[in-house]
Amino acid sequence: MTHRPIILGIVGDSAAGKTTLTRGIAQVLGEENVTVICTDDYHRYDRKQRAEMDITALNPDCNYLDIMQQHLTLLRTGQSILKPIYNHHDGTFQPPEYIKPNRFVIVEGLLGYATRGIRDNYDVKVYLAPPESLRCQWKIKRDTMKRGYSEEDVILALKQREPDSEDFIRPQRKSADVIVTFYPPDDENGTSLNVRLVLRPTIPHPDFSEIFNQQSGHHIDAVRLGLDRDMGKPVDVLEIDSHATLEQVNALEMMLCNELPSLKNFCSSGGNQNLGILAGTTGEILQSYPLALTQLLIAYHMIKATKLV
Ligand SMILES: Nc1ncnc2c1ncn2[C@@H]1O[C@H](COP(=O)(O)OP(=O)(O)O)[C@@H](O)[C@H]1O
Ligand SMILES: O=C(COP(=O)(O)O)[C@H](O)[C@H](O)COP(=O)(O)O
Repeated sequence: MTHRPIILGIVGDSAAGKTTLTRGIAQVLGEENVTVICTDDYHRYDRKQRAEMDITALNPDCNYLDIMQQHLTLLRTGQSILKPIYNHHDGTFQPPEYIKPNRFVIVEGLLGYATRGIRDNYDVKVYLAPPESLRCQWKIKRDTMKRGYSEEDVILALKQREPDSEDFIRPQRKSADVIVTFYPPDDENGTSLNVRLVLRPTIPHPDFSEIFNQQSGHHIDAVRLGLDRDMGKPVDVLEIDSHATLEQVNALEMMLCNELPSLKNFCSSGGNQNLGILAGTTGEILQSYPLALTQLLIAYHMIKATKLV
């Protein structure tokens, strides 16, 4: 029996960490089972036209959201699309490519939750919300190293885009099932980041209640589960600090893997070497447990969704 593809949305502002997060999730699900779509390909104008028109890529009017919606609906029903391609190196469009969806489709980009018609296509919706100061650092580093911009260009672009970030990007947070915030610890100068995961009751999350039982009552626990409100609505919040021990990480992994045995390969300490991978400042490879666990949790939701269709 064939099943329709499972669709994951990963939305966030430019350089919020969408590609980094996607990479590990695809590893868990198996690269050969995953189709990744970047919605930047649906920009309506190329870089030169946008500059002439004084419009940013973050503005819905600057994107073919109607075609994006049509394509997601086709992919969700297992049908192929002819997808445009936007080239980030020179800001132009290339000939379209034929895409046949695999078992899992990850749709990452700026405006993935902009309309109801687009939102209705996802099984799992993630929003990335790093502190703005961290995102700006990430964007400067990435765009100067990989996209050929000068630091001044990126700082100016960030300033020009801010009104559209506020009007069009950040409001999409309210549509997500999981909101992911990597943030620097207060007490360290190190580069490793903690993660705060807001878990909305819009999808059934794994049972983390054991964490409550293990909590010592001190706020310094490296893994914390609590209740909060996000945009006025009650949510669970799972926080994982960068200094969580391997033992704590394994215990969390087991809570996911006990429910979904197909994740087991990634839950042994030897199995998750590819998760949480980041390039350090000098290009060295680093592993972040908070990132690895975030990737595993999202993969958990994707596999769980296969059981519902
Ligand atoms: N979880 C993370 N921890 C540390 N650095 C990160 C993390 N996520 C992203 N980055 C940094 O930010 C840069 C931009 O991330 P990227 O995934 O390319 O963003 P996006 O796809 O949203 O534009 C990366 O090159 C990396 O240096
Ligand atoms: O904001 C983004 C999205 O990419 P990402 O989310 O990967 O940062 C890009 O800057 C625009 O797609 C095009 O702009 P440019 O003119 O810079 O190509």
